[in-house]
Amino acid sequence: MALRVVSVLKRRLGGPGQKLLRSGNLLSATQHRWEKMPSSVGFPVTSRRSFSKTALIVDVDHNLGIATMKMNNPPVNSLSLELLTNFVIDLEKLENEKRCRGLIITSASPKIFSAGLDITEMYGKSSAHYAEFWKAVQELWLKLYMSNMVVIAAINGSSPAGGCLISLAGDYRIMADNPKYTIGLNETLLGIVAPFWFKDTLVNTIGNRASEHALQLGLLFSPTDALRVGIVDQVVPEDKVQDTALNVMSRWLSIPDHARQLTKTMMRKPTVDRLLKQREADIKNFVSFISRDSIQKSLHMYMKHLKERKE
Ligand SMILES: CCCCC/C=C/C(=O)SCCNC(=O)CCNC(=O)[C@H](O)C(C)(C)COP(=O)(O)OP(=O)(O)OC[C@H]1O[C@@H](n2cnc3c(N)ncnc32)[C@H](O)[C@@H]1OP(=O)(O)O
Repeated sequence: MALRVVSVLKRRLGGPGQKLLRSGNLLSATQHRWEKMPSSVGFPVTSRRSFSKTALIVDVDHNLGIATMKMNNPPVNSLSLELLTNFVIDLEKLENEKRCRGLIITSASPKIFSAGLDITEMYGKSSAHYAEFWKAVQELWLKLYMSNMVVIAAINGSSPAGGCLISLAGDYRIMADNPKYTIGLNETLLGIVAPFWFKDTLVNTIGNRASEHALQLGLLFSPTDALRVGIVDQVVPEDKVQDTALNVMSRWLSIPDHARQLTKTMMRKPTVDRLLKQREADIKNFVSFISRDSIQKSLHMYMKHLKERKE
């Protein structure tokens, strides 16, 4: 794997980049955060450090400066409070790893990237629980959307609602070319409403008209349609998703970090500030909305429908 990525990096970085590789330093000339790598052996043997918790497997390749985070919450990677909390903790850790410049988010479960927010966290619970849950959802989005790392979603399965939001919060999305997989913000199908910051994230990605259409109808797009509308940036054969993510990552990492990060902040900060200004109000809104009898009933019926589909 390391060798393959090095050859991709060599191709991508061209002349000056090859010099950097030969000298053992993959960083762009303006960035010196990574440690010097030994030049005598070419590219050093990959050193990996993994930390894994319930529902998340994180693998950090220090030499490449790339972390891979696999959601691992079978059967469908629903975003439970526990997964959200661990996600945020691990993101903070990675953000503080000086040499970690890129993050690939993917799924350890075949066929499902993430089924979105864990619906069981949103019904039959106390207001305090809903508030805690929603705060965790906000926190994850804030951290991901403003990450200093290059974040690439390697979407190797279906990705409805909250799963789609995680992908949209990244910088680039690659989806497996399987017509059985779908992606989109389908909240209206559950009788609930995507909050304004889910909507803003979609609008920033595919524009206002396409978002209005997608959100009102709760559209779940096939990979081909998701590419057409711009929800994903690339659709590739299923077995090429991870390699493509590494390839794309090398391109993004060839840009000086500070310039890329400042540009990202310039583009995204107004959207993030909108939530930050009214974070508490947004939590209150969520709690009062989700606690309504009619909404509780809708969620209950939706879960029932999911279970009955199998029978
Ligand atoms: C103001 C409010 C705003 C809130 C914003 C909300 C955002 C969200 O993310 S809401 C969640 C939206 N998610 C969905 O609509 C997806 C629902 N799930 C599916 O469509 C499918 O499960 C699938 C395509 C993701 C996978 O299909 P399949 O492989 O056939 O697996 P099953 O449907 O049999 O599911 C297995 C198992 O998992 C349970 N489950 C599925 N999704 C969720 C979920 N989001 N939360 C909790 N549990 C989920 C499903 O009920 C099955 O359970 P068992 O029957 O007990 O095995």
